[in-house]
Amino acid sequence: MTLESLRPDVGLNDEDLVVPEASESFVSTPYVEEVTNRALVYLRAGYPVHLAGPSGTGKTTMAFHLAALWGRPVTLIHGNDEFSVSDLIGTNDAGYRRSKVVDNYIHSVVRTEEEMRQMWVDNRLTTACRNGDTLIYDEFNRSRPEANNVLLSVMSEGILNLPGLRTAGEGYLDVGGDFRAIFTSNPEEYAGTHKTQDALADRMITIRLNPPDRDTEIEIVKAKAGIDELEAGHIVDIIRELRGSGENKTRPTLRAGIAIGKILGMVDGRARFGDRFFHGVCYDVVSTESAKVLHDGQSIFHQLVDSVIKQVCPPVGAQPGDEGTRAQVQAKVKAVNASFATKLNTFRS
Ligand SMILES: Nc1ncnc2c1ncn2[C@@H]1O[C@H](COP(=O)(O)OP(=O)(O)OP(=O)(O)O)[C@@H](O)[C@H]1O
Repeated sequence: MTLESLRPDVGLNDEDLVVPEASESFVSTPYVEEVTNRALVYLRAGYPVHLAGPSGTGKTTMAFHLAALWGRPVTLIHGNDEFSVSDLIGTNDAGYRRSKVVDNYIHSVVRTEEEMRQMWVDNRLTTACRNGDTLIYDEFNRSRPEANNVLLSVMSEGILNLPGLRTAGEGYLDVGGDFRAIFTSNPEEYAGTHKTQDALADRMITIRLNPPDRDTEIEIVKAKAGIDELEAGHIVDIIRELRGSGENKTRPTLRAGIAIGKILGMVDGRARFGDRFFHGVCYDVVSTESAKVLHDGQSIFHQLVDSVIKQVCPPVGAQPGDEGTRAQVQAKVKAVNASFATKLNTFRS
């Protein structure tokens, strides 16, 4: 089965349509392709796809990638606690249409007729359903379940209920055949999210995304930060080591590795044990609440970061392939940066 065979036959030629395309820094590895292929099969079978997982696992990026492969124009909605149904489908209260007829046929008589009519304005869900677009509903669980209820009939019966239009005789809308929905959510997030109603969860196929495998993570840091594979590998190993150490097994996220890589790339720096700038960047980027916990006046978290850097990176001054001379270079580091080495030795012992 090829990706090509999974796409709808879109035949688009309207130049105004917005169809997303993968950027140059988008990384496709076997892991990314495996998830993508499964999701495309679900879309092809007519099911909404829900990408669920902790922050920074690539849900939104994957949603856009899928939409780009699906090839239809995209409607994007970001979940919002203040959304009501009308924020999704549209409203009759959006304004008034005023029309005025001035009849001056007989010059001595002026007849004026004025009419005010409530005007219905479609919101994004209605437009997407009408046009058969791809809906990306990012972090949909930030909207309240009452607002999202309107999706139930869209997803099971292919009908969008438009109660506000009833007065105009159009109470519902048949959803366009190519309409597909891609949802993202972070079920672990407590701040500002809502529990999803079972009925909605039951109508979508949920793909659980976790932090990607090491190779994918290195490729992403490399591509996003524009640094070489070796440096990206050191940074990713630090991040992955720290990720396993805390209570929250998903932090620091992909974003931390990208940020450290970008900063290093900007100053042409290296991921080296003993390089104070590099250690400092790591403290700042991956810093957590536990950074405040002190032992002997030193942050325990900083000590942990230092020990992970020591475990993962070559010492300062090392060039690629220099790992064999580690002991010599380390001796040099200590001489050059005595105070820092002393500090590190304190917690190592
Ligand atoms: N396949 C990929 N190729 C290139 N960059 C990627 C890829 N996947 C993820 N990223 C990058 O990783 C970072 C996190 O990805 P993304 O924003 O998609 O995560 P998320 O799970 O939606 O996060 P959140 O839940 O916090 O919104 C972004 O900088 C994104 O560009």
